[in-house]
Amino acid sequence: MTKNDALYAAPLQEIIDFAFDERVVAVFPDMIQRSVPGYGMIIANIGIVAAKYAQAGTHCYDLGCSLGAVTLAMRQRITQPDCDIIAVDNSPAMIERGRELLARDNGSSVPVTMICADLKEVKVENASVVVLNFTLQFVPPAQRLAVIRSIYQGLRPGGVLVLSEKIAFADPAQQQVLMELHHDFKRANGYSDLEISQKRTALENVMIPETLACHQERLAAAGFSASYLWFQCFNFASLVAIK
Ligand SMILES: C[S@@+](CC[C@H](N)C(=O)[O-])C[C@H]1O[C@@H](n2cnc3c(N)ncnc32)[C@H](O)[C@@H]1O
Ligand SMILES: O=C(O)C(=O)C[C@]1(C(=O)O)C=C[C@@H](O)C=C1
Repeated sequence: MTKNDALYAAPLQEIIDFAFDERVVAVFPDMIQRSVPGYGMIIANIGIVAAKYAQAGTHCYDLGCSLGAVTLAMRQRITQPDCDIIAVDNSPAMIERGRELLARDNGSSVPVTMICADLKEVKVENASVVVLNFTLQFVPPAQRLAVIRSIYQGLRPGGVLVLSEKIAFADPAQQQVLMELHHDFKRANGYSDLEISQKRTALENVMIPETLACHQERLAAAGFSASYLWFQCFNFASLVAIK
């Protein structure tokens, strides 16, 4: 039922801000795979991280879960008793489709609750694993510290936050090279220059990348004693921050 992404293939009169609506949901697995270098590897390895850090009798959170790819990877790997997964997204279309996909996943007994809500309204509590996989970049920058703080407060000692983001670089030359390589990656995956540029415009006001240093300083300010880069390809990166 999933279609190939051609949302930006034809010239658009007016490019409206990117939204995770029904049209995006219909092509999302194809879109994200062809847009985020290492997406499949990141998902699989979040399962590995969850297996290591999940603690018995705690909640694991997938914040900005989209169709639940992270949830399904964690569910497959977690072996600790009495864990459950709380998956949150504020797009009704994502949650509706995510629930259908979850209903077909029968390889694990780890319970999952999928909630349609703004992640800022969800209280993280008794958590051992929290994942923000390409979600924080859509939260307005002024609200990001409060989000990370409330995650820190809801984590148990020894718990982990996985934070994956498209990143920016302070050095303009580095920014240029890694952005061009990302565009080359998209071209190699069949996107045209028009698709790349129209999508870029659509994302401009809604997805705001920050530098790795900015993310790591915020994690430290929220209380995380350590954060480590475990993945980077071009301008896409993922950190683990441990409480
Ligand atoms: C790039 S997608 C995340 C991909 C997903 N985590 C995965 O690994 O497949 C970003 C998601 O975050 C959701 N989102 C953005 N802002 C949100 C918010 N404030 N609360 C909840 N979900 C949000 C969007 O609806 C979208 O589904
Ligand atoms: O930077 C881009 O061009 C992207 O398409 C990135 C990105 C993301 O990182 O979330 C943006 C929106 C889509 O959900 C898929 C990928």
